[in-house]
Amino acid sequence: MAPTTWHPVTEAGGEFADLAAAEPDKVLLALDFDGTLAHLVPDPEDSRMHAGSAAALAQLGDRLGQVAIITGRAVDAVRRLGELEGRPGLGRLVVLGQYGVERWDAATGELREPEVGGAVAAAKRELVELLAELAAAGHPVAGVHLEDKQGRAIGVHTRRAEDPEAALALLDEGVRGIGERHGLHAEPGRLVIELRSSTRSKGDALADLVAEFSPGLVAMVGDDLGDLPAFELLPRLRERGIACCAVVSSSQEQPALTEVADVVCDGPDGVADWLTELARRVS
Ligand SMILES: O=P(O)(O)OC[C@H]1O[C@H](O[C@H]2O[C@H](CO)[C@@H](O)[C@H](O)[C@H]2O)[C@H](O)[C@@H](O)[C@@H]1O
Repeated sequence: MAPTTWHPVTEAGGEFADLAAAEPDKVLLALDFDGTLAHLVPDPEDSRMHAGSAAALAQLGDRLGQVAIITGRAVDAVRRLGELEGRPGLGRLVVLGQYGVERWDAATGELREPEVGGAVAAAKRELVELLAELAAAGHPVAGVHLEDKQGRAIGVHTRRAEDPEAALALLDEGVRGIGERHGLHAEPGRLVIELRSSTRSKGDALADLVAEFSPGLVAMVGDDLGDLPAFELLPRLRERGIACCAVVSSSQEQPALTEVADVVCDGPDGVADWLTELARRVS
């Protein structure tokens, strides 16, 4: 049956499942959460893992060498929203949160959460003032909300504003200025700009996993600008003889991301179908 919700666009994308089926224990499967394993929703607290992806991961988790969720979210948020506690097939899952600053190993329960500094809390106070000033001046920032990510980062979300794109454009300069004053890194995403206390990227996180697990095959699945550094690592891994596959969860919000794809999926539904097919092939 021809796939309808995902399609390979390169040779690497077409052959990945065959290669994975031949040597499943050599596969490192790395996945983003929001927009990839979960549909985007107006309130980040309402995110849930796609049922199809959850079912596929339950199968893949026992077959593949290593599964990782590399996310901009805090580890705690993904454990809770992904309902990871007690899910089957998580023996080889690690969650790298806040772009790899935090780490949780599902098999051992080991949690790494480095110390939190004060810069994000100080920036948060200025962001609250900025939003109040803009609102008082009649700018359309109603619905813009802040997501405090355990003091390590803060997201300025505009999805719930009347005109989300316009609100994001209006806020961009001011938010970046606050970030610069407090030594924070600005991370743009889908209708969000985050200020982060770390410059660690998903590329750094994926490189660490490759060094740790020495996979022969790597698939990275993502949908947003924050996933680009991980996608951009793949050509360098190929030079080292590692078979790689960039799987993009496509969207109207980040259409250019498909340029790096080996497989293009129709959003989280397509990702769920691709994972289901991968699970079928490796089982
Ligand atoms: O790396 P990810 O797992 O993709 O996380 C990136 C950010 O995702 C979340 O924001 C996005 O999803 C929200 C819920 O669907 C949506 O409302 C928002 O517009 C998106 O940008 C999350 O809230 C952030 O903390 C993550 O960094």
